[in-house]
Amino acid sequence: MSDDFGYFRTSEEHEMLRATVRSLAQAKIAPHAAEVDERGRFPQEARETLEANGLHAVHVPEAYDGAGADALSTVIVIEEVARVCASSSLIPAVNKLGSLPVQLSGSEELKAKYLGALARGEGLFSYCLSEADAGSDAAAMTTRAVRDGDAYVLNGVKRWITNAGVSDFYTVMAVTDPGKRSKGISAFVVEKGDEGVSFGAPERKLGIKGSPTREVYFDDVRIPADRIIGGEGTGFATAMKTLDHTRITIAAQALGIAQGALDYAKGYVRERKQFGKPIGDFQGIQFMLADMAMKLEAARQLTYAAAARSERSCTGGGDQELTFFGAAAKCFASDAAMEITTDAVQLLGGYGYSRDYPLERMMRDAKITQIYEGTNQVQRIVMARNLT
Ligand SMILES: CC(C)(COP(=O)(O)OP(=O)(O)OC[C@H]1O[C@@H](n2cnc3c(N)ncnc32)[C@H](O)[C@@H]1OP(=O)(O)O)[C@@H](O)C(=O)NCCC(=O)NCCSC(=O)C1=CCCCC1
Repeated sequence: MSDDFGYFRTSEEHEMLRATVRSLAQAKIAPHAAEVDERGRFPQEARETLEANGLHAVHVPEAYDGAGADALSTVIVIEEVARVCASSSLIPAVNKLGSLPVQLSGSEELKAKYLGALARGEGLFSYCLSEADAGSDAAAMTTRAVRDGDAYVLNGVKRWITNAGVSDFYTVMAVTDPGKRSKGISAFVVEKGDEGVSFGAPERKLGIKGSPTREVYFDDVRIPADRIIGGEGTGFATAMKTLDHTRITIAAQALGIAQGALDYAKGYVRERKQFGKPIGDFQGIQFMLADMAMKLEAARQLTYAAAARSERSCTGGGDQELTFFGAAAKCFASDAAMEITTDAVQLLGGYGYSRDYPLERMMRDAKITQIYEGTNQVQRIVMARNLT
């Protein structure tokens, strides 16, 4: 079979992008990862590196000053950043999550203003769906938006908001028509500087400690009516369509974390000697590594296949196949990442458990990928409802 068969592999451009992001991440982001985690501080170096190299929001179309990169490119950027620092990988991931509602359903004016600002590095974007009593049951939200002349007035509290306080722009889902459940929800762009917007204390978390997670408070926040994304009552469908695309970015994050752990463990077992030889010479260790690599590769293939569906669906409208693939990739890759990082800790023994080595951080960071953008139990509901 000729080597230029051409299909079922990533393109040369995608692999060049991977090499570029890998070397930047290794040089500029990796050196800070342990300290970012230890101190629970925002990875400003990562933000600057990504923005300086146009890698913070590659999904934004060229028409709005973006790179216009495809869904697989976004996956590769997130994967390579997560390989060294999961907290930093939330910068490109959440920029896509926060801004995609505008890209999918916003007016031309909203797209020009907010996608342009994001692409030019003028502010990060966050996504405000969850509330204290509306997590898996997202449609149970109570944050209200009331039309008042040429404005909407927002009141309520959003919870678990990634990069809250750091982001300048927030896509906020709120109830415009109570009693209609999902059909009464609308989406809006709110700016950090809008009067009445404030933030709670940072959550104290197991992992992704460099990415602030906070409540966002809306206290009589008055915004121009043209900040609505799409029509009244379309916000929930927009939020779900967005997640179809962005659950793939969480799969990418899981892949990156798992790859970082596998790479580190592979290097370790070659060096670490017990019973007179490197522990990697023992079959018990080799079987573990083989299983880890097999799971990772299966997760990567599913994630890239999902990214291809995301790209096709972006250009041709939503589809049931994308909903299934987005949920499946996120669920499978995050479960794989949890298993792989746990095994990597095991391979390092006591050193795996020590905070002086990176693997316990990777294991802690992997856990959230099974929880956010919908728990893996919710992903199974989504998959079951979208079996074709
Ligand atoms: C799947 C789910 C549990 C479904 O709920 P219900 O049963 O209430 O809703 P149901 O009856 O399925 O539907 C209502 C309408 O909505 C349309 N629609 C649904 N999916 C879609 C879709 N995929 N595309 C288009 N329309 C959709 C549906 O058609 C229906 O309208 P209709 O009545 O038919 O006219 C949903 O609530 C969910 O998913 N939760 C997880 C939230 C969750 O994932 N957060 C994540 C928060 S963000 C986060 O965690 C972060 C992580 C990382 C970084 C930052 C943020």
